[in-house]
Amino acid sequence: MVQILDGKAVAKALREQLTTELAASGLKPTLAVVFDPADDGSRLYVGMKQKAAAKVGIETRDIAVSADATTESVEKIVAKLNQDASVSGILIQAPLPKEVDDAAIFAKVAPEKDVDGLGVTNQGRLFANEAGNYPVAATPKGVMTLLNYYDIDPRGKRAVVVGRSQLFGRPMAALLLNADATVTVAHRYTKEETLNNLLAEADIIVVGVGIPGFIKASQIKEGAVVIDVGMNLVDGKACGDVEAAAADKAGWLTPVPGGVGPMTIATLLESTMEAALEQAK
Ligand SMILES: Nc1nc(=O)c2c([nH]1)NC[C@@H]1CN(c3ccc(C(=O)N[C@@H](CCC(=O)O)C(=O)O)cc3)C=[N+]21
Repeated sequence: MVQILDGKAVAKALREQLTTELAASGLKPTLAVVFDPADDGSRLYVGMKQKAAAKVGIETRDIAVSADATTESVEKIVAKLNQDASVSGILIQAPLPKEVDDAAIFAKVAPEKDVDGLGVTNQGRLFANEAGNYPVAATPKGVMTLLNYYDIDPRGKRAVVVGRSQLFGRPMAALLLNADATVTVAHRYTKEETLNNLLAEADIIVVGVGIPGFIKASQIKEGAVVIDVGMNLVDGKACGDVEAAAADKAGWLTPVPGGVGPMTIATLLESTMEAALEQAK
C-alpha cells in the first residue's frame, strides 16, 4: 500500500509554527511579489501566497509588471525594492512577460532579500553546500522538508530528478546531493531508454516537467518514493506529472493537489520570516 506524503498537512503545521515564531519576534515582515498579471497561473498563485502570508502575519506587496515590460524596466523595479527598508523579501514570480529575461532579474535581487534563493549568490552557496542559513528555492526546499517530516533520508539512495530548471531541477539536485544521495538529472535531451533505465533503479524520483501523466507506473521501481512537482490544469482540475496508477507501485507518493504546492508556499513564508529575522539583527 502506498503511503501519502501529505504536503497539505505538513504545510499547515509549518505555517502554525511560523505564526507562533513571528508573533514572538514582534516583527511584521513584508514580502514583495513581482508578477505578470496576464499569466493565469501567476495570478492564481500570487493570490494563494497573499492569503497564506496574511494568516501567518506577513504582509505582501504585489507589484504587477505591464505587458510591455523589458528586462531593464523590471531591473529598475527590483533596484527600488532592494533599497526599500520596509521590504524584507522579494519574490520574482516566473514567468515574467516575454521580453523579460527571468534569470537576469533573479540575479538582481539583493541576496539578503532573495527569499526564493534564485540569485547567483544563493544558488552558489547551495551548490557549494555552504554551511549556515541562506534562502533556497521554495519548491525543492519544501520537498526536503516533506521528506524529512516522514523520516525519509536520502543518504545513500539513488535519486533521479526529472527537469533542470533554475526554479526546480537544479536546486533539487543540489539539495539531494547535499543530503548524500546519488543524484542523476534527466531532462528533455535524455534519451527515453536512458530515462527508463534510470527510473527503474531510482529509490527517489522527483519530477517537474509540466506534462500530465509523464511518469508511468510501469517506469518506477516497486516501493519507490515518488515526488510529483508537476502542476497542470486538465479540464480545470489540478493534476501532476505522474499517472494515477503509480499509486499501485510506489511506496510513497505526493498527491496533486495537496502535495508539493502547499509546501512551496509555506516554505516561501518560512524563508521570508528568516530573512526578516536576519535583517533585524
Ligand atoms: N519564483 C517563483 N517561485 C515559485 O515558487 C513559483 C514561481 N516563481 N512561479 C510559478 C510556480 C507555481 N507555484 C505554485 C505554488 C503553489 C501551488 C499550490 O499550492 N497548488 C495547489 C493546487 C492549486 C489548485 O488547485 O489549482 C496544490 O498543489 O495543492 C501551485 C503552484 C510556485 N511557483
